[in-house]
Amino acid sequence: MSLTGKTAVVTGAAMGIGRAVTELLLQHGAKVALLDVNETAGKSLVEVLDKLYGRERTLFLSCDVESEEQIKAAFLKAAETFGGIDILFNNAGVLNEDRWERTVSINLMGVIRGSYAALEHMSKLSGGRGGVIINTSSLAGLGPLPSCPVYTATKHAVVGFTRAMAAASVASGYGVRFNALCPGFVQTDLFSAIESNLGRFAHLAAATQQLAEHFGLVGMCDVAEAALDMVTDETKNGEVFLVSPKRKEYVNFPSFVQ
Ligand SMILES: NC(=O)C1=CN([C@@H]2O[C@H](COP(=O)(O)OP(=O)(O)OC[C@H]3O[C@@H](n4cnc5c(N)ncnc54)[C@H](O)[C@@H]3O)[C@@H](O)[C@H]2O)C=CC1
Ligand SMILES: CCCCCC(=O)/C=C/C=C\C/C=C\C/C=C\CCCC(=O)O
Repeated sequence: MSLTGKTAVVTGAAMGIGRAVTELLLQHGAKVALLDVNETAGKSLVEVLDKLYGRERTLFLSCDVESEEQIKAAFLKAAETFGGIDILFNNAGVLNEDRWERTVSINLMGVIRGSYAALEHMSKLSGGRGGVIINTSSLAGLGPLPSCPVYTATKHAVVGFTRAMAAASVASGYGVRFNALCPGFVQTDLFSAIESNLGRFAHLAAATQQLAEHFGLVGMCDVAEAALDMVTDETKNGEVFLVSPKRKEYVNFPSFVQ
């Protein structure tokens, strides 16, 4: 699928992985609505991107994915400004084992809120053109990260939600593909702040650093390229892309159907 003229919405776009994917989508010709709760970072990023890609191709919208109202308003504004929505990157996420209910609300419920709100604009059943939704999970969505049980649970849930929505979309005729991105450790603010966010598991901080050293850090470009592959390859639906320093591959899940 060519991205020229396509419209994308990216949550958590102001920094880290969201920012990298936003820039790659722009480089490939898409228009991007950048949604983030951090207005200062979002607005200053858009100033930079405007100079590189043109003002008509970017839009910053202040949006907290914990709020269904803010998500709906931001998606409506994005659709009105750019003429529909073709791509959603549900990426906003936090790691905070102390404020674990907020972690569930952002990492899992934010993905659900975003997906349902996007379907109003994207589903062929509600007058949309179809398209693709990519949800950011993690390597911790495929295996346990002992210092972060709640974070691990949200990321496993994102994988399950994505795969079930992909099947639901086919069975219902939404015309929308759903795929999940599972990166290993990436050098971002979320990763740098591990030690202060482990709550009752703070004593496992050193073990987590050792695990990160064992796995190594994934390059931001590799993560963004994996997201782009799931956007542009129209055969990908219900797929999960694992991106670690040693492995860049779609995950094979066991089948329990005889
Ligand atoms: N950094 C890493 O090692 C990995 C990160 N991930 C996931 O990637 C995603 C992005 O994380 P990073 O780029 O590392 O983090 P980051 O901290 O660099 O960026 C996260 C962005 O999300 C925004 N955000 C946070 N809460 C929000 C909310 N309630 N509403 C809207 N925006 C919000 C932040 O303002 C920030 O711009 C997350 O879902 C994270 O779980 C997955 C695997 C590895
Ligand atoms: C504590 C920092 C968290 C940083 C954000 C993040 O999501 C990074 C996760 C990286 C790794 C997860 C660690 C362990 C997962 C365990 C096993 C996965 C096995 C997958 C496989 O090879 O089959």
